[in-house]
Amino acid sequence: MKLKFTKMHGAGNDFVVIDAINQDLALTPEQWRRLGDRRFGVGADQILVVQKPEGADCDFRYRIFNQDGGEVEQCGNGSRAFVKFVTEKGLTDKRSIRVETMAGVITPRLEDDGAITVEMSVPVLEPALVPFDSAGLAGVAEGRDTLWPLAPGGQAVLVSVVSMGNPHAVQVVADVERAPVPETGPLIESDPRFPKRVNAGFMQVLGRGHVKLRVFERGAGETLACGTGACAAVVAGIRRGLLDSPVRVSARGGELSVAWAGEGAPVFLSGPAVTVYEGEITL
Ligand SMILES: N[C@@H](CCC[C@H](N)C(=O)O)C(=O)O
Repeated sequence: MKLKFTKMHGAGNDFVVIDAINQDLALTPEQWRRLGDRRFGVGADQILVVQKPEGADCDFRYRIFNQDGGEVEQCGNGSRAFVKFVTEKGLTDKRSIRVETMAGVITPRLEDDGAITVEMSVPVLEPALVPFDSAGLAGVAEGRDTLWPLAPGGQAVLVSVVSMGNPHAVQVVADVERAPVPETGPLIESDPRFPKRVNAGFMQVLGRGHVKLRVFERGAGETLACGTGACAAVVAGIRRGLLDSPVRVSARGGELSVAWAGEGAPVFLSGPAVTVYEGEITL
């Protein structure tokens, strides 16, 4: 089968975006993996699928597949690419769209200057719902947060656990460029205390409104930026008393901005979305 796609990125977190409204899409797990494969396919951190919504109160359905072929709940940088895609393809002329995801409805907005801000979900902070199994662990209280001890590769670390629809474990490090992201990221990702695995964030606090962040993503490895990872890190930093909203998040691939008014409020994520090229692949 032939499949038309658009290659996009948001701060270097790259995507294959597929219009499944105007073309049939019934792929095997192997075909999903080929789309994400940088040697045998197109290559991307995530594959994003644009579909018709199931509910009458939404404009689109947005499905997300990690590079490893697994379908996941949420992707923050992808949601900005999604808006640019549906706008450029003429699939909508709305500036504010309601999008169904596996993790609930998000509301991205295209501003007059071309910037895209996404109202993400309200962060989930109850460990069991992240999900994280804290049974038998002694949490360490810091500000309004509780930090949980992990020992990837025998090295003791304290993490905040946050769900932005997808699970995140965020630790504060002194120097993110020297943090052991490739070594301990995969160990945290598959720590058995996270039954759905987890995205592992490493955050360096530069000031109350500025952090540097690297994320070892579940199902994709370290990416150049992670939108939900940025949201989770800022939520954790604010709850720990280290940050004040809004916060600039410097990732290796670009700059994001995150605003959060506190418990019970949704997180707002802003940043770039870029179209790289259009293509067609025979699968
Ligand atoms: N890059 C994304 C997150 C994609 C999903 C993640 N790897 C997971 O498995 O939860 C973002 O920008 O949020």
